[in-house]
Amino acid sequence: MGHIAYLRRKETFSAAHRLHSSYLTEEENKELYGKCNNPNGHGHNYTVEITIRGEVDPHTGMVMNLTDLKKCMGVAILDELDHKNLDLDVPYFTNCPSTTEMVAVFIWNNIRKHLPKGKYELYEVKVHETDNNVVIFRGELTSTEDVP
Ligand SMILES: Nc1nc2c(c(=O)[nH]1)N=C([C@H](O)[C@H](O)COP(=O)(O)OP(=O)(O)OP(=O)(O)O)CN2
Ligand SMILES: [Zn+2]
Repeated sequence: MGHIAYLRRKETFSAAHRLHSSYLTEEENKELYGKCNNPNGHGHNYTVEITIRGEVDPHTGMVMNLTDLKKCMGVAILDELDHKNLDLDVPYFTNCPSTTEMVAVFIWNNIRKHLPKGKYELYEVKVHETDNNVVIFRGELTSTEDVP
């Protein structure tokens, strides 16, 4: 019988952003996002944790080589987001508010593109925007089709 394990790696990155939705008026944006709608933005030191679920290979003793996961997170997360203005430098956020929820979804999609093939899958993306504010995304989708 094989063993299923969860492998997790953490990275940190710094980025600036402004919470603003193009679906709302200026007044609605101010009302909803408050100080986070400040026109000149603000910054966070984000922490992101990636969890991979898979079978422990009986010959190597690994679900996946953490060195490969480190490389993948470098390309899919750090190269894209570290020391960037999320709203201005990352096209994904041009028309999508750069909330922690959407940062987690962006990272999920990008990690999946860069993850080497193996007997494992991306299980969870956890993004800490501050020490207090954390979002978890596990790739779950709703059935509604009216998502902008
Ligand atoms: N659902 C979400 N709500 C909010 C988000 C978000 O990403 N998703 N983001 C923000 C702000 O960008 C920011 O995170 C709030 O910062 P702040 O209030 O400073 O964070 P803390 O709660 O950790 O700070 P305190 O020291 O406790 O005030 C707002 N909402
Ligand atoms: Zn913020």
